[in-house]
Amino acid sequence: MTQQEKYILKVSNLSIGYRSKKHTSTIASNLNISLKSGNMVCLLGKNGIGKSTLLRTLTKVQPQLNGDIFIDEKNLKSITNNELAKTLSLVLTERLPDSSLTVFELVALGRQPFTNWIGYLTNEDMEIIYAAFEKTNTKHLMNTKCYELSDGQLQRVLIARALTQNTPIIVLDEPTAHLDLHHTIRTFSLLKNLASEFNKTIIISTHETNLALQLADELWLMSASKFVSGETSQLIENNELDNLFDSELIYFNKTLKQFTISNSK
Ligand SMILES: Nc1ncnc2c1ncn2[C@@H]1O[C@H](COP(=O)(O)OP(=O)(O)OP(=O)(O)O)[C@@H](O)[C@H]1O
Repeated sequence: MTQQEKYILKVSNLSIGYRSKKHTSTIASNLNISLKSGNMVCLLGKNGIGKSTLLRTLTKVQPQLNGDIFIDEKNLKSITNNELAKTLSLVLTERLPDSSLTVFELVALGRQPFTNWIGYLTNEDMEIIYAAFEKTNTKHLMNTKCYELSDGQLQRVLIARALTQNTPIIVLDEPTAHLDLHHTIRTFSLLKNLASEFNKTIIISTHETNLALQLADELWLMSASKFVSGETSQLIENNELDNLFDSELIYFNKTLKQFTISNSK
């Protein structure tokens, strides 16, 4: 295999969903993805289509129903949890169980896969932690208890923790759901910069569709009829955005490269 064909993430014939003793509920199937490192990907799709299910499956939070997932050419099933923590960090939107940890302690926990068994933080660890506070504009919250944070502040703190984990892949499930416009754009810019400057692979599920269209190198589009992945410009060219929302209220305006309200057509 040549260097050019090396994929940080490769997914073939993946089926995702939920399995109980009596019943299997397939949310999506026949998903295929080939992703090179250094790209920012936005996963788009309407509510309930399966974006979180896909991200949880790719990060081994829940098992796949079928198919294969390779991360850096290793089958996800054979990657240990410690190995995975050095490769991939995950930012979820759920609130933490009531935690009396301070923000500093929570963010420092991102270094756990790299510290010794008593969690001793070296000077290098401290530098990485402080850089993460700077990048996410959360330094002033360092001594705040996590349960005292607003949803938006917590979201930025969780991104800071992912940054301290310093992994080649960062997966974020709706990272800007609670952020104001300023922090939403700041977060997207930060993530874009991590991809382009530091060769990180960033995978974001989001409802910020128009922002994603402007910033993402690649899109993963999930709709009831199909899943497509590829370069943003190519997907626009191929009219793939037209199927994203089965709504008469909005349509994809190819000239503006944005979704627009239908009556302004
Ligand atoms: N634990 C579960 N057991 C069974 N079904 C589930 C479970 N969690 C979610 N689902 C179902 O899976 C489907 C996809 O849900 P998912 O949360 O992945 O969608 P989503 O695209 O992330 O939605 P949203 O944009 O609203 O966050 C939904 O129909 C949901 O009801």
